Amino acid sequence: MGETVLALRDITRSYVSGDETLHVLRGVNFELRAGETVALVAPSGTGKSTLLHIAGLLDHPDGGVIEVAGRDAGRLPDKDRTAIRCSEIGFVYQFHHLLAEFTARENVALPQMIAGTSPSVSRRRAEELLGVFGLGHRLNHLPGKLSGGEQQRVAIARALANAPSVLLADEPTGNLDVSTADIVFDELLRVVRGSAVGALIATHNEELAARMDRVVTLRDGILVEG
Ligand SMILES: Nc1ncnc2c1ncn2[C@@H]1O[C@H](COP(=O)(O)OP(=O)(O)OP(=O)(O)O)[C@@H](O)[C@H]1O
Repeated sequence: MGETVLALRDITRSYVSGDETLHVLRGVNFELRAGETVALVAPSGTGKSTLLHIAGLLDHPDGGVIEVAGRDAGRLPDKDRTAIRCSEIGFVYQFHHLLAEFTARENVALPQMIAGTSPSVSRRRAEELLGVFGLGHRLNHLPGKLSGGEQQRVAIARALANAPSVLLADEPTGNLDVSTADIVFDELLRVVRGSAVGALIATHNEELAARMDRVVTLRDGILVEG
């Protein structure tokens, strides 16, 4: 297993509404290594989104330390956090969120161009990545012309486009039928294991969770192994 790509230390987060304070994260500790796949199991309402948003630098914790690719990302100004998010973190959601008017290749090239990569290099990497996911013959298709499994493969390729250190996924195959989910999920694990990215993948599916290197469960505001 490679170096640590994401470290969360003593992360706390509460929500205040009216007189009530809800302590959602009470001291989360977690380390993710390059090439590692970790299942995040979190019953509904226990703080999965809160945790993924904090790990993805989309939200601030109340306390604790977040290190992404060895950098203390929590204390940086927003501009630097955005740069780290763009280059070091890839996101995959249950729904693909592809841009409907852009082709598969353009969807995968776009985050690279936003990060400053030239259009020609971005397009080439997009083609390579789509090829890895068996979509070399679908480069010029608009998302609406792709199957659900193909759309989600494009979304995963897009998340990996900037060669991030960390992949955060929330039920990445939750919107697919069982057999397609099975195949796409295995492709995702294969690509992560053959790369330097570490993946934290939230799922309610125990069978999928068991395919990952490790399972962590969010319980009473902390992460426990297994
Ligand atoms: N902005 C907010 N203000 C107040 N309470 C909030 C806020 N965001 C989330 N919560 C509460 O914090 C708890 C955790 O929310 P979170 O969205 O992280 O849960 P989750 O585990 O992702 O749930 P689900 O899987 O159902 O989406 C919930 O009880 C929710 O109602």
